[in-house]
Amino acid sequence: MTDADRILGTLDVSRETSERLKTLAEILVKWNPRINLVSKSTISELWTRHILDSTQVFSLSSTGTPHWVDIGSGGGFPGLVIALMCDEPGAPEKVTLIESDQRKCAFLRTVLRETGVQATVLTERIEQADPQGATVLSARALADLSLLFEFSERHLASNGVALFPKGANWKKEVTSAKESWSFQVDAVQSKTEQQAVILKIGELQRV
Ligand SMILES: C[S@@+](CC[C@H](N)C(=O)[O-])C[C@H]1O[C@@H](n2cnc3c(N)ncnc32)[C@H](O)[C@@H]1O
Repeated sequence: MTDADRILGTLDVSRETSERLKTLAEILVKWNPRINLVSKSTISELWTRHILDSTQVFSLSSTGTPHWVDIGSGGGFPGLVIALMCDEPGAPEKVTLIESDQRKCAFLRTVLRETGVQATVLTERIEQADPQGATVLSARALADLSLLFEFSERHLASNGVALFPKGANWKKEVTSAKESWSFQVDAVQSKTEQQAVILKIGELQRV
């Protein structure tokens, strides 16, 4: 059994979503040697380290959120995967991906076109893009929590929720961010890595 079949077997997603995720994986494997969408050392773990890592973020959002914005999307984790889950129960109404690298944006648009999925790709810097009013904001492997909060201040709606996958250092980042921000935080254990969590942040305000 391939990794794809094994992971898809655990995901409880439709046949259409499975096909879209397989298309993403195929295109990524083809493009990766040219534009380094994920590090070469992790390409063999594409389904566990990247795709499953992204689908678990989907499951933490509130049902049918109006506007999901993913910043620093790179090879599409988690934002493109969220967009490809558009027919799943509880999918967001609209998805926007913000990524400054033109070649990575070309990849994101190619996968969206090949899968027939609607989402907006903004080839812009996060700090310069028009404020998006995200009801859910996600970012993986982009910046420390304090900088993510500055990006959130620009793009997150006042009642919005941020979902940030974080590694073993997450407690230090939370402590440091508390010097300048007040927020609610729930650390949800990652399904893909023992020491990792997904931080679910609400009621974010500068102090
Ligand atoms: C380490 S990669 C992570 C990509 C993806 N989120 C993942 O987890 O695989 C960070 C991405 O953020 C993009 N990025 C970094 N700073 C940015 C900024 N200020 N505005 C827009 N994109 C940015 C980079 O081009 C890169 O593709």
